[in-house]
Amino acid sequence: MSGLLVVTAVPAEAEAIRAGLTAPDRTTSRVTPPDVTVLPVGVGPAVAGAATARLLALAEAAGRPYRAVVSAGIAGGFAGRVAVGGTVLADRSVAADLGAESPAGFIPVEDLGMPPELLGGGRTVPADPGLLARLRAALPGATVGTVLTVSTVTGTAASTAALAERHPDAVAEAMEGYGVAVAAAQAGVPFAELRTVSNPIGPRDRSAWRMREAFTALTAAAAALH
Ligand SMILES: O=C(O)c1cccc(C(=O)CC[C@H]2O[C@@H](n3cnc4c(=O)[nH]cnc43)[C@H](O)[C@@H]2O)c1
Repeated sequence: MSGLLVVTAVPAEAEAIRAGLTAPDRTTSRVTPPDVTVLPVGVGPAVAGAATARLLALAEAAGRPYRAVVSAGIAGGFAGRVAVGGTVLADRSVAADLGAESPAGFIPVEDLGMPPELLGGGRTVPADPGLLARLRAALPGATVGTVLTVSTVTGTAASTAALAERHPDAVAEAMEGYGVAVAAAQAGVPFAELRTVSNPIGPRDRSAWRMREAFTALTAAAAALH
């Protein structure tokens, strides 16, 4: 076994996690656990999913498969559901924009009449129950709920309201979880998604983003990853 694989979108997220990814040794100092690999794999579900699939396949081919995969990084949070700076654990990762638009509203891909075998597990991938339970125990302050995966950062009041209405259990949105989840599912490896909130989801306002708070929270949450 190669241990736990933690994939982020960008190097800054990976560095924030590595900074908190320590375990006590026999002295007073702390050391990084040797069985956790943290790698940035790119932004968006396609590149993150493809890169994760390659990492999983290479590890398996080398006879050292990863025991689990965590998609981690910053996210937008739904106002009133999670605060900026808060930590989120996904109980499921959902491809929120996988489907079709129509004058009557969004149609999920499962409702388009395609053969189920062409849809993989569909738009929703649940977190592995055992892995999620361990992360919840280590992060009792985390908000647990659906984390949406979008290809476009939501940036208007209308699309925020539509998304919140379609996903009443959603607490956050990011851009990689579903892609990583599909890669993990196809490799038969347990999956979870861990996010810290950098911004409220809503009308685009870059001045409202609190990257430092989110990265600090990511470093704090990383202690749960072992
Ligand atoms: O919007 C921008 O101008 C912008 C400029 C630089 C960097 C970024 C990002 O890194 C955002 C995408 C990145 O972070 C995650 N993320 C964070 N907040 C959100 C959100 O509200 N909606 C979707 N994704 C978000 C995401 O997983 C990407 O990896 C943006």
